[in-house]
Amino acid sequence: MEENSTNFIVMGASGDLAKKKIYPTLWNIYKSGVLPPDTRFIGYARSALTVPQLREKSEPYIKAKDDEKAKLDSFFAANDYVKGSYTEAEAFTALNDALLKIEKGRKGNRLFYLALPPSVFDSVTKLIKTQCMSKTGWNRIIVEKPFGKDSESSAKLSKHLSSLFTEEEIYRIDHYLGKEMVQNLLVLRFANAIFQPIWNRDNIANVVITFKEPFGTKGRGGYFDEFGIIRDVMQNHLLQLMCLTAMEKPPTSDPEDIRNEKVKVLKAIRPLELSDVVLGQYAGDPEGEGEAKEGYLDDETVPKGSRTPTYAVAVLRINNERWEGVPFILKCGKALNERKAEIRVQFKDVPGDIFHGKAKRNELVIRVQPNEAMYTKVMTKKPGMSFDPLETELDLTYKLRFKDVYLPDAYERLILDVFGGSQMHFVRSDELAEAWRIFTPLLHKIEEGKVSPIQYKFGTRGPPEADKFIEELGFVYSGTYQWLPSHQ
Ligand SMILES: NC(=O)C1=CN([C@@H]2O[C@H](COP(=O)(O)OP(=O)(O)OC[C@H]3O[C@@H](n4cnc5c(N)ncnc54)[C@H](OP(=O)(O)O)[C@@H]3O)[C@@H](O)[C@H]2O)C=CC1
Ligand SMILES: O=C1O[C@H](COP(=O)(O)O)[C@@H](O)[C@H](O)[C@H]1O
Repeated sequence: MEENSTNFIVMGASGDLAKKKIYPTLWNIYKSGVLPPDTRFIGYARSALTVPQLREKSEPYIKAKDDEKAKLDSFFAANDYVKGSYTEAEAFTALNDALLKIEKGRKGNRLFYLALPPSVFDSVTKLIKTQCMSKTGWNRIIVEKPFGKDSESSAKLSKHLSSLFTEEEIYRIDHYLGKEMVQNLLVLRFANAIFQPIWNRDNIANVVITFKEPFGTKGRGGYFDEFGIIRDVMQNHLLQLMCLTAMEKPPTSDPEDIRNEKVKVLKAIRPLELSDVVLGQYAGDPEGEGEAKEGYLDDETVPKGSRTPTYAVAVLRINNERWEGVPFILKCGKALNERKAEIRVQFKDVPGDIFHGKAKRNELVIRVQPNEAMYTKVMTKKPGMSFDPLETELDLTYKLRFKDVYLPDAYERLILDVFGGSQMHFVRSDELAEAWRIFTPLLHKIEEGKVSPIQYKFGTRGPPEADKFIEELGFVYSGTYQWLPSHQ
């Protein structure tokens, strides 16, 4: 029997995202040998490019090893490039002709990856629909954020997409859903008997979900300024982590059941007020090195006097039986002291203390990056003659426990999921609408200039006011825990 033909079409193949992320990802999946036989990769953009030129642009990011040269040659031999505009039907007819030629009368499956600026999104999707849909196999459209800027623009975009494609054909990427520890959350929570009974308001004092980056906007401030840190990271990535941490157990592991539970969590959260957040903007550190000297407003691409936050901490409350009274604290920022993304579940104090305040709170930390790990802070008797409690940990460090296991990049997993037709780790349109409902009123108030971000120095933990805010919400930082990594 003739094999199906599968075509991965990179719309915007000449761009930055394509060369830095998409082609390297496709190469990694290709070399792992898990793609359907006879998959081809077709770049499409306005520039007059050839496959060798595409290769030249993306090879520095592909980082193939010396002994992978032959494989890399075969990867690029499976590539094609079609030049065409983003607005003319004839150009898309030509793309369709090229696809039909590759398909050679076989059943043709098509994945369209939209690595494009929002300005051409409408016309490209319309033209894919009218000129380029496969009539013999399936069609899938992979869409990158931004999914709008607020409830209204996002609803408009969703309406546009749903007028062209079915929800089953649309794959909205939130790349955090492709990370190992994020995908692990469901297994951790629902494949262990020990967590479910304590995963509630009776035992948990608060949950802190953190994203930190040690660099600023690096000359991309103009782009960032349109969005700010809340849209960039909090409304999508951190909210997804929160949903997976807070959701009820789905009846099955079916993607729709999982996404239904995530939507239920979001529905139980009221829209945020200004009093639910502390915002910051980084200032340069005159004593810092390189980029650290520059504040956000020193970036020439940032509008003068911009009040766009580069740091935000927000408290979200889930109004349901499991979580009432437990603050979910989302915090994120650029130009901070380290790179880190983690979920920190802080448990309540032990009732009826017999250790004179020496027993510190338990925490379960799921470190998404860097160095995937999961550790629980536990008290033990100080070894030896002493009977004092000592802060220590039960530690699952991935690189120690799973020494030779390759952890694929988030994009690799997600793109492979699209080939396989699994929407488990993609954002559904109702999820998106709920996320915007929670954040839109706050974002509008920030844009109306109702609040000025607090300045914090490049390379610090953010504004001290944020720590005070979190403390008032009940997060306890003892400052006494010591990690001894020497056994690694
Ligand atoms: N398997 C592994 O690799 C393990 C590694 N470790 C490492 O040990 C180190 C310490 O562990 P960690 O769990 O962070 O414990 P800490 O007790 O040091 O920090 C706990 C939390 O307190 C916050 N915090 C830090 N300083 C302050 C402050 N001045 N005021 C208020 N809050 C503050 C941090 O927030 P923020 O993030 O905002 O700074 C962090 O969320 C980390 O680097 C961790 O990665 C620990 C256990 C296992
Ligand atoms: O979506 C985004 O994420 C990146 C951080 O991704 P990570 O996988 O490196 O943690 C962030 O730098 C960027 O501003 C944001 O748009």
